[in-house]
Amino acid sequence: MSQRVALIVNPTSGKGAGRALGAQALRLLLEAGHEVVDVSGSDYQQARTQARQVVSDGVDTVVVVGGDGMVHLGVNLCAATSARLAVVAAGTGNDFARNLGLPVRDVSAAVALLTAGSTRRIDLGRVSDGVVGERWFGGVLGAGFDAVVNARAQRMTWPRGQMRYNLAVLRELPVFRPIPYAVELDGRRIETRAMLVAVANTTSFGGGMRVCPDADVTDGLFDVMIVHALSIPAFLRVFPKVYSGTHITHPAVEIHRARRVRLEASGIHSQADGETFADLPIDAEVVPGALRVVTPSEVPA
Ligand SMILES: Nc1ncnc2c1ncn2[C@@H]1O[C@H](COP(=O)(O)OP(=O)(O)OP(=O)(O)O)[C@@H](O)[C@H]1O
Repeated sequence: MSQRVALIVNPTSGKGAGRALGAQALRLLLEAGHEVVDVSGSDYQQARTQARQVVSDGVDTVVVVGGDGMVHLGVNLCAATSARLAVVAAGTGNDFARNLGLPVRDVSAAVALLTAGSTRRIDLGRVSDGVVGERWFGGVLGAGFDAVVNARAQRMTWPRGQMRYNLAVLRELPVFRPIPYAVELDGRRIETRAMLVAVANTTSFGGGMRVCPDADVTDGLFDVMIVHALSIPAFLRVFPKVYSGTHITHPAVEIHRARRVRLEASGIHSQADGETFADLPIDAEVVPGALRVVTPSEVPA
């Protein structure tokens, strides 16, 4: 069935692969008979402004072509509306798409799902403050070493892709000191010095770092990982284990479940879905079933 679609392409995603994949998505959407409004912009802000207008006028589906940053944009456009989010994963990490069993770098499979796939409701994280209002995230919010690295990587213009993050880690690690946090989990307060705190709706970020390997997007709960203070050599030893999710047995790593999380730390910013997000303190809550996502009919386990 033909749908009214808002298309947002990030041509810079996936080290520039997004441009060609976006052109292919547009062609396939038109060939499938959908009414497409292309709201891609020359930058993120322009795309967001154009997309907001079109979504508020009414669309069936928002299709984003890019990485987790574009998923973040789509999540914020579709959260708590009737619009569905469809992801053409064209990024370097594509954590959200992998977590949900969506096609990765396969435009025709992703576009075909608009008609042949299913719609699944998943939870989202919502952060509200009096200044910018409501903001949402679909994957993982991190406030600590990950956000410092993310901010450094976003300031760098070279190299592109994963290597930029690896270099940012090398630059930040020698000067990083554990951060004094207060973490409130459904009202229970923990005060600790930690390397990072991650509030997870999905399991992974940063291109397969499975910070909370048991996170479930439909359980109405965040998985919250705290990596307590570690020496740099000890942190370097446990760090590679995050790719298999086996870091969770390390004595310095704790995982909790909660509906509401408050994070406090002085002068610390957060990242969410790989995008620079809000300054701490942050109050985040899970909103069950807040997003409708286009998925394969049978999502691989
Ligand atoms: N024209 C544009 N439209 C949208 N975003 C853009 C654009 N140009 C640059 N960007 C930047 O791209 C970033 C998002 O990149 P995205 O996540 O889509 O791809 P990626 O970084 O290759 O993938 P991943 O996040 O999965 O590693 C945003 O921070 C945004 O500022």
